[in-house]
Amino acid sequence: MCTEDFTAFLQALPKCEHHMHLEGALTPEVLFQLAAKNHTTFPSDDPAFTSPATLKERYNHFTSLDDFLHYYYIGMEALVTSSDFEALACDYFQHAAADGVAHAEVFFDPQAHLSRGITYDTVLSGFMAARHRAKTEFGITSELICCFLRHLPASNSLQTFALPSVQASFHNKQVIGIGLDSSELDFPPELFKDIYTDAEKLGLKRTAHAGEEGPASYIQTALSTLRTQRIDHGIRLIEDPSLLHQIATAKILLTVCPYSNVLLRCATSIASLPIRHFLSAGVQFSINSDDPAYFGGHYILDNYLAVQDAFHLSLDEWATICRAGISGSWCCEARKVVLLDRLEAVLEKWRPKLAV
Ligand SMILES: Nc1ncnc2[nH]cnc12
Ligand SMILES: [Zn+2]
Repeated sequence: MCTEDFTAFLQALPKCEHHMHLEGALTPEVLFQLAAKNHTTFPSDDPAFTSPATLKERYNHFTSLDDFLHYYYIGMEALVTSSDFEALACDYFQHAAADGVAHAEVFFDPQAHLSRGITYDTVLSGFMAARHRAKTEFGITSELICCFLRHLPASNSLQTFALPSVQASFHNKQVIGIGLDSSELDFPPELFKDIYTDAEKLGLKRTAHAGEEGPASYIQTALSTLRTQRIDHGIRLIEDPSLLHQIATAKILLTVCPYSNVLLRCATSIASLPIRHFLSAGVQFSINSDDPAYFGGHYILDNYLAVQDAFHLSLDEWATICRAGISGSWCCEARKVVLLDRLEAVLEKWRPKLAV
């Protein structure tokens, strides 16, 4: 177990979170509260939906990414009004503040709401209000990344991307980039080439889930065909040494999610993740929570602590991880300077205490 001092040091680091789905912050308790308010019904043939406790228990036994996604999409049906989306994101930002997050770039899944008759503006206005509160109440800066669902036809993504409300959110920079998520296997990145080409023309940031359940070749095509600037997960990069070298050289940030990988059976344990390999090969990565409300209530600090328990990293190794997270962020350069200064102050404070 992490010592008290090391826990306090990890908490104090000015963390950047790059891989967190706002819909994945929907706890079973809030899900049931919103469902009661919005008269949402859940599948009557699944006993997991009996109570928050039974749902939480079911979340301990995901068998795959798709098994999790089944519950994730059903859960979202409880989100209806703009204030529901605001409350959801505020809940996340509260946890992020407690965990020492300084900057968060968060995902959302518009197609999963549009298909239920919820407008894009309903979702966006709720999230924008929460971002404003995160900045004023906690000093957390944030950005929104609009994800497209790879299990739906690419034509649906293109239609969503072209919606005037979506285009407006890109234009006014309320949404700074796009991502690609949902079921990975059998949905290779190249299916979504057109939307990424359009996104690049608009000057949007680009990332994609790849190498989570899918093979390392998906990481390769996300980079070469979608021209992504980051890779979400990317743990299967370890299977392709030449690609790993290429990613290290190009300083492509991987957004690794330790608890998620174990709970969705993409890794057998946190200790089995290629954290040391990435560090020694110079691969830049950040550590993230993915869908904390579905993954044991483990927010970002729990993920840092679990990595520390498994790998016993030094203060300097954490400094390397933290610097990579800051430089791989999509905030302005001035904000990066502030975060780097804060990091140096934390290192200076903790170096004497942790040097044993
Ligand atoms: N870990 C994950 N992988 C793919 N799609 C997701 N949507 C939410 N979490 C996800
Ligand atoms: Zn994810």
